[in-house]
Amino acid sequence: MQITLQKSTIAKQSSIQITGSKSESNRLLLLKALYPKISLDNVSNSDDSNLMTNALTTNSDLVDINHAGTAMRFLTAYFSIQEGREVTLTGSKRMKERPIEVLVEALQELGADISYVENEGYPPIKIIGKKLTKYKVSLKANVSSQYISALLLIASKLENGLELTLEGEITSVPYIQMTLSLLDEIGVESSFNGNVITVKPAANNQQPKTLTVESDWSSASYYFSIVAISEVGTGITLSSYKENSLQGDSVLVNIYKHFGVSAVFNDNSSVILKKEFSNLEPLTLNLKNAPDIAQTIAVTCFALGMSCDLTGLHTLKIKETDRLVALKNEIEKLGGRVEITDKSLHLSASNKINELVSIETYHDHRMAMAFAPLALKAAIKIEDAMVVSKSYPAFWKDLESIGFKITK
Ligand SMILES: O=C(O)C1=C[C@@H](OP(=O)(O)O)[C@@H](O)[C@H](O)C1
Ligand SMILES: C=C(OP(=O)(O)O)C(=O)O
Repeated sequence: MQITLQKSTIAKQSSIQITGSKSESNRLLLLKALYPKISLDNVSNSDDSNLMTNALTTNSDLVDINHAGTAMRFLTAYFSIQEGREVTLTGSKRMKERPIEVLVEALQELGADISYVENEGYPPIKIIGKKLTKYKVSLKANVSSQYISALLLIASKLENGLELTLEGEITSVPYIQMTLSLLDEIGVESSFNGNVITVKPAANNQQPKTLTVESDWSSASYYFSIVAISEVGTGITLSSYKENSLQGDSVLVNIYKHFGVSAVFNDNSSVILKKEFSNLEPLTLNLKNAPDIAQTIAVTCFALGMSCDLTGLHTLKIKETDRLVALKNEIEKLGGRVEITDKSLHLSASNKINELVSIETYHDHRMAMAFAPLALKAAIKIEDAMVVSKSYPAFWKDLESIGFKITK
């Protein structure tokens, strides 16, 4: 479905409640399946988390996780240790192009029985669950941190725990730290020294525990962008967020200072964003620790007519779409100039935004959500708008609630 966002002005003050982080939820859902005494609050209502829940509760031997990268990677590890269970794990056309070899090889090295159903190195895969007896493995750490998190999530259920050696530059490190912190919250011990991570086997006396998932910081990024593009004085309150987040994308608080946006935490339950001043100085950033906010930031800069240099983007090519190419295509349709390499993006300063351009979203929720704030500057159309449900099903309803004018 294509929607049109009329040129909009938002309320001076508004508030939004976003549901739990999809990354934290998908980790905790898996941990809950391994440790049934855990209960969860504020779980993400995203498609990716619903798919994860269904995959963990079905008895079917065919599990389809559609576009959900974390579900694909985390469940590969999970089903590898479900002794006696045989599962084919598949996904969308794009999922079949997202590599999984690094994880499959590491699991095979530990003793797992996994084979490729179509193309070597890519989903779908067939997994026959087994007891894994080895405990040491090395893997490449610069392709996706999700492979590492997947192994860490099952590690405490292996007989002797796990010792992982990470080879090469480690990408998306905060997501690995998030995994280790969540393990710590349920009483699983681990250490991360240099390039070696160790996880101890689980103690037998796991206690009942309720964990509350913090709301999703990647989803919050679109409101940082909206406030940055709005007039000085505009404020949006977002809940439920805390100052010491497990989510690396909370670095938004520092990044958006550049755009004159302040973020003040209130009782560790909400954060108030406010546009304090305008600043159009060029922005230079390395986003290797926060790849999911690259699109948001590029579009904020384009909306404000600023130039930016974003680096550390090597993982963007294997996400829901090749996000570097998608950003270049769509910003250029709007009248901007973008140069990309395999790992960086340069946006030139510009002062014109073409009206009523139809933004293609390439089955990527973040393309739809990152471009939406542009409606504060010019009317814009978004193709396949329901793609947002991958991470944030209420996105369009929430935008309407703060004053965006959306027609079908
Ligand atoms: O572990 C996670 O929850 C995620 C890790 C990141 O992936 P990469 O490590 O592949 O960059 C991120 O882009 C993704 O949206 C979620
Ligand atoms: C890359 C993303 O998700 P995944 O890799 O889990 O599909 C994302 O949500 O931006």
